[in-house]
Amino acid sequence: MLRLAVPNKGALNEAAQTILKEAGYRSRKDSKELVVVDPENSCELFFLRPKDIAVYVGEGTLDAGITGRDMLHDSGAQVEEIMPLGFGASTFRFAANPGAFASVMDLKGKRVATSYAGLLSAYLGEQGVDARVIKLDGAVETAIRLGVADAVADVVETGTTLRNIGLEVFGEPIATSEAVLIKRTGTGDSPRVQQLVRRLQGVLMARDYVMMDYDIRVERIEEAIALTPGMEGPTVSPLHREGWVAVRAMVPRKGHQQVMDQLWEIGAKAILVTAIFACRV
Ligand SMILES: Nc1ncnc2c1ncn2[C@@H]1O[C@H](COP(=O)(O)OP(=O)(O)OP(=O)(O)O)[C@@H](O)[C@H]1O
Ligand SMILES: O=P(O)(O)OC[C@H]1O[C@H](OP(=O)(O)OP(=O)(O)O)[C@H](O)[C@@H]1O
Ligand SMILES: [Mg+2]
Repeated sequence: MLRLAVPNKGALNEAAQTILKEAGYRSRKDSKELVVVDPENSCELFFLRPKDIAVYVGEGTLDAGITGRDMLHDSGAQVEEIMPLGFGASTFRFAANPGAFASVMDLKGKRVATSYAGLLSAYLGEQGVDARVIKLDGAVETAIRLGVADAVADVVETGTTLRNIGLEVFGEPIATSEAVLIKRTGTGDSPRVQQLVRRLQGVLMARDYVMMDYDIRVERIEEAIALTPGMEGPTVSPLHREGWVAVRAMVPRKGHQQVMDQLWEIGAKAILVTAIFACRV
């Protein structure tokens, strides 16, 4: 049985549920469902608070979990990353009133509010900056206006929250994050975890690639293959029309229109692009 932790709400919840659904796992019927049993996949999905997921996985209670890389580092739990999942990107940054500070070094002796005390303390320690960390649960940006902190360290995605309250980022980003699949440090992957990883890799691949089919004259085949090398090499099949072959290859979704232009220029015809629904690589 695979026991997997999934964020029950917040920024990672929806995308985590979508990727698992595309990987063939059962979805929950409503947001109040805390545990979903999925007998077809010998799996139990536990919907937990995003910040608690690393703790559960680190204790060995659950085999794997989806959380943010920043949360993994903040938790201090005995967990490691299995693979990035390509969503939930953010940076973790300092912010304060415009012009108040220029770099982390200016924070010596100051109060910094955050809901990621572990991550912040570790960074301040690395930088040799002795500042007071004020641990809050959320909406930390308001702490400056309310006089509880001189600066904040928080997740920034679009920057809208900071702009709305009149704060500006300063200094280097403390960390960059995205959603990741995690497991307890040092544990081998069980067959069920390996299967989950293969399925998730397949979903990411299906999102990133398209299938391209086209016909080309035999004498241009090497040029065509250079443009569409595929995974292990493209499939090349004979066409009924003499001197022509059909080619089929996976091509990165990004830039596929440029590849079509280049194929057209070397005489390819009937260039078709189709989405990949699922794949195993
Ligand atoms: N716009 C965003 N706002 C907040 N977190 C984001 C955003 N984009 C990505 N993330 C990532 O999502 C995770 C935070 O999720 P979430 O906000 O649900 O957690 P939380 O703040 O601890 O929970 P809650 O807000 O319910 O207390 C982090 O890994 C963070 O990097
Ligand atoms: O740069 P932005 O796109 O504005 O996103 C970043 C904001 O979103 C998060 O808050 P969240 O909604 O999780 O609320 P919280 O502070 O209560 O956790 C984060 O803590 C920032 O406040
Ligand atoms: Mg939050």
